[in-house]
Parts: sequence; C-alpha cells; structure tokens
Amino acid sequence: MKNLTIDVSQVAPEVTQDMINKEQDNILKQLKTLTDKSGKGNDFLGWLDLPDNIDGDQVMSIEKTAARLRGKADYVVVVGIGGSYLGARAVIDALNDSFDQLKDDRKNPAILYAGQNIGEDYTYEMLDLLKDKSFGVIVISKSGTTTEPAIGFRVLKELLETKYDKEEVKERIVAVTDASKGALRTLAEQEGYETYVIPDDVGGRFSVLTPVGLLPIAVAGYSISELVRGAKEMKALTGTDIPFDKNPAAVYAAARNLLYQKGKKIEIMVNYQPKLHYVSEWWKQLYGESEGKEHKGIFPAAVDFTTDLHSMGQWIQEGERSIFETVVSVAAAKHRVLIPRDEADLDKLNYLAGKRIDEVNKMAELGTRIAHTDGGVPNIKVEIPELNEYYLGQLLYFFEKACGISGYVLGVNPFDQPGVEAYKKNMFALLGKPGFEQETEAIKKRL
Ligand SMILES: O=P(O)(O)OC[C@H]1O[C@H](O)[C@H](O)[C@@H](O)[C@@H]1O
Repeated sequence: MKNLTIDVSQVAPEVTQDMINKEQDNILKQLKTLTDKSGKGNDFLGWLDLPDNIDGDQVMSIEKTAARLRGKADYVVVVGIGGSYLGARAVIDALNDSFDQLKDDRKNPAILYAGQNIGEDYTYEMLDLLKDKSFGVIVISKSGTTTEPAIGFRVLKELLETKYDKEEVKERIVAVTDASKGALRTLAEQEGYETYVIPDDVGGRFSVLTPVGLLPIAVAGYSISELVRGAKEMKALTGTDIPFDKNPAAVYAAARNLLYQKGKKIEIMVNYQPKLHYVSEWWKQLYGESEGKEHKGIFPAAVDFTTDLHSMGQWIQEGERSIFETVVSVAAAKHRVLIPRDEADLDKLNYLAGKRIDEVNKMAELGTRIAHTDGGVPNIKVEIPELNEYYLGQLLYFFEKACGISGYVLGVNPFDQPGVEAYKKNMFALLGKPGFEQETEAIKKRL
C-alpha cells in the first residue's frame, strides 16, 4: 500500500541534507514532548488521538444524521468560520466534481457555506437562492459565540422557520458545539436540535476529524471511515517509534524551521489541482494561528498552479528571496483526457497530441520546481498517490502532526490564538456591544 511521501532534496543551498539530519535529536525531542503531552498548550492535544478514538458507533451515528439531511435537503448550508468550516471544505472540495453544483443528477445535496464572512450581499444572495429550495443547516461553533456564524445562523434559522413547522425545522438543523458551554449549546437545547460535541481538548483548526469535519463530509457523500483510516495510518507513520528520516512530519518540521532560520520567512503552499485550493486555506489557518505569535513564525501563503504562474509566477521567480515552496502533488489524476490532434496545427500543439493532460501538468510541475529552485526558492514536495478520502486523511493528519512539532521547535504554544481577539474587541466596541462601554468610549476618541 502506498503512502504520502515527502521530498526535501531541493532545499539547498540554504539547507542541506546534513543540516536536516543534524536536527534529528531536537525534532524527535519535540515529537516526544508532543506525544507525551508535556509541552505548551497540552490541554489541547485531543486531536493527536482522534484517529484511534473514533469508533464505529460514532461513525454510524454521524452517517445516520447525514443520511437524514441528505434525504430531506437539496442544499445543506455549513455555518461556521475558521476551524469550524475549513477542514470540511478542504475535503469536500478536493473530492467533489468541480462542477458538482451545476449538475442536475447529483446524488447528494449541494454543500453551501455561510457564517464565514459578514458580506451582506453574500447573505442576501444565499437567502434568495434558498427561499424556494429544500435546505438544511449544520451550524458549527466551538465557542458558540463567534459573531459571523451567529449572524449567518440567525438569518438561516429565520428562513427555515418561515418555510417549515417547528418539528420540521428541528429535523433540518444540526448543531456542532461545546458539550456544555456557549450560546449555541443553550439554543440547541432550548430548540431541541440534534447536537454533536467538539471535545474540549481539540482546538478548532485541529477539529477536522471530529463531527466538525466528519458530519459535513458525510453529508456530501464521502466515506468518513476511510478518512479516519488514512489519518490512523499517518498517526502510526509519524509515531515516536519511527526513525527520523522515515517520519514525514519530523522531516517537514525540520526542513521548514531550518529554512525559516535562513531567512525564508514565507512558505507558499503550491498545488497543481484546483480542487486543492481549500486544503491550502485549511493549512494556512493551521500554521498561521499555531505559529504566528510572539512576533515569530513563518507566514503561510498559497497559490494555485499553473493558474497563478501567470500572475504570481514573476514574483516567485525573481522577487525578494524570502520565500520557499511546499508543493502538494497528486501522483495520479482520476480521469483521462487526451489532447486531440488537429490537422492545421496552428497552435503547434500536435507534439502533445495523444498525451494526457495530466502529463502536461506534471511537466509544468517539474519544470517549475527546477526553475524556482534555480531562482533561489527552496522546494519541499509532499506527494499523495491519488485524491481520495484515505490519502486526504493521511495528508491532513501529516500537516497537523508536523504543525505541533514545528511550533514546539519555534518555541511557541502552537495551540492557542490570543491575537485573534484584538479585532473582535474593537468591533464590539464600535458596535456598542453591552459590556464594552469603556472600550467604545476609548475607540471613538481615536476615530
Ligand atoms: O468554532 P468557533 O468558536 O466559532 O471559532 C471559529 C474560529 O474563530 C476564532 O476566532 C479562532 O481564531 C479560530 O481558531 C476558530 O476556528
């Protein structure tokens, strides 16, 4: 059975294989601190064991709820922000047909997202679409108090209540939140919604393998047991009993921290499959919130290639040399499309006639990698054999594990996000939220 692989052979001259090997002791020490749960933020390490802890009963319960929503609704809106939607969206978009939402013969509901922005037009247009459609809502918030999903849920709940009676509304809403705390928990209990719990010791950005990710993924029609199986395999492949050079998470953490120390302050995640766009978005939150603190941390950025080679390619090739790339590569495409032969050959493409489009994509990938390393952009390559639930499970858990190790190498607590509160405090002060009177007064003086 194939697995995810990592290739760090193209990170020279800044970082050499020898330097990576020399990091071995430090990295394995941080890995042990992580798995022993003896480091910073150790009350948020429940995600480490999720792949082993999810049992058949939990999977069955989630699948049963998913089947109910699938049976009732043509559209299911996932309401959540940050870690409460990015994991689900990463997996669903990676597996969905690119034109899923435009197909009339879909077997599963179209998944829509709300509460991840406060765009009034976005909200209006979603309500306008759904007003005469059959829809359901999965509302997800660990804290249960985040403003964006609270607004998103309030308007969708109101729409559901105008369309259906109380009992039917209950059948169409599922809440995923804290076991006992928060406004969403209180509301769900008052209204009698079905609920799933986000464990206390799992932070939002590490929650894709809890009902936060699993329920929407199951509603979209994908196998959550395969996803968990992949994560479980990656847990074993990144355990403390695995030698450093065979542990992809250890090697990734070592290489990116060495690059950072050499002045490579920005890591660009690269994909060659548009379906992976939201995997990069999920990864950006995972690494950005985990490492960006104490005025330290690699800035996680992302591009979709070859699309962005025609917009950002110039900067990457010849701009400031403060970047490195991590390419997420998928070895095999799911479908075959051959490039046709053309009599006139005006576009001079006949030399490619009969070749698969993926072959061209792969040569673009290889050519870009060589060009970028030649241009002073070190390259890490992470490869999965194909895009399916199992390998996505491996990929997600790999990045989570490496993030924990990497944050410890950097010396920060990778499992908190105190800085996110600053904008919220100002927004509440500006909006005149009760309890923020002093802040309101102070901020008004600055306007
Ligand atoms: O699930 P929630 O409590 O609504 O939080 C949703 C997101 O917003 C917060 O502000 C945090 O920065 C994120 O880490 C979190 O994933």
